[in-house]
Amino acid sequence: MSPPAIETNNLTRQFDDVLAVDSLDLTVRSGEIYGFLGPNGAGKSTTINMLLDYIRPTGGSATVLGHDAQSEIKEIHQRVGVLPDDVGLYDRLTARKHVEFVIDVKDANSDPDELLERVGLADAADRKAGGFSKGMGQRLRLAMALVNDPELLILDEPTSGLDPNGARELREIVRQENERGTTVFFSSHILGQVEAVCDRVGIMNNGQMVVEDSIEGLRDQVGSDTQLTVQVGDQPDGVEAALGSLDAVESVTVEGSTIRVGLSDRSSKTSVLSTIEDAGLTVDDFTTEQASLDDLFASYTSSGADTGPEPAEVDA
Ligand SMILES: Nc1ncnc2c1ncn2[C@@H]1O[C@H](COP(=O)(O)OP(=O)(O)OP(=O)(O)O)[C@@H](O)[C@H]1O
Repeated sequence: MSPPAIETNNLTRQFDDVLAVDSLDLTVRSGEIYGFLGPNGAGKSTTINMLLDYIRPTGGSATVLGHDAQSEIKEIHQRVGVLPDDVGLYDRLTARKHVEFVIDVKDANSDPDELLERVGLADAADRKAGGFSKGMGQRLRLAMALVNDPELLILDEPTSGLDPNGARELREIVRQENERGTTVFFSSHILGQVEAVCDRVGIMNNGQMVVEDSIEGLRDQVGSDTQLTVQVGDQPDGVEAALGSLDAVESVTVEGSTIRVGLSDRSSKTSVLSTIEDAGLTVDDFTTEQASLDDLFASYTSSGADTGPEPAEVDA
């Protein structure tokens, strides 16, 4: 069996008084697309930089494709393709020249035209990068990362600044590369950017991994939780007990003439409304909100959050 594509043990980086990466244990399996998520400053780039020996850890260790990230960095650079965050292109060089440059540095025998074809830039091979749109620039960076047919692609915020179409096209190319057998480590600060393409995601906050799961597992965590907010005409005395006895009701709070009900099952909305009416109240208005993956991401990464959401707490 292949070794993990990436494995870190207690990987740590302290910058003066900032603990950028805090005892990180991360395993990326060979063949998967792993979404490395977290808000700005979470420690994603610092982690990536340690995997590539651009900066040294202050503690712990890492291997990439089974090679030690400090002592065997040559092997790693040979077998890994990197699309770095924010690396400039040369305005006056053509797309092909950019790719040829990397082929030369890596001493590879890749065909630049074939790589440009793979990222959809065959027609722009002889155009200068100075005239490229943001999306074309990212495709070109991806073509450069694909030189030497890497076993692992490390993409640091590859969709940043792209419009929704550009981001989708880039994800599509990433998926195709994965189908060719390449493991992909895809960092982003937006869950929606990786949701459609990743097998698993890990969410970082304040240098620590706060949750790691498949997208499906994250969806299960979100569940079908719904919050129903009901405005009633009168003071809703005594309705809490009646609502609390319904199976799907997880929480009830009353504030003035507003009743908020946390539901585990959206379809129980009508029984909540009829219970309120049975208690002699008139329903003036109601709204429902469904929890989304974005809410889950926010709950794990909002300032001060380090343990994720409280289970089944709605507006307590
Ligand atoms: N060279 C450095 N010197 C001092 N502090 C640093 C350095 N590099 C990163 N940091 C700090 O470490 C923390 C993690 O930064 P990092 O760039 O790894 O986060 P990130 O998750 O990649 O964020 P972004 O999405 O903004 O790129 C931040 O608080 C940052 O200010």
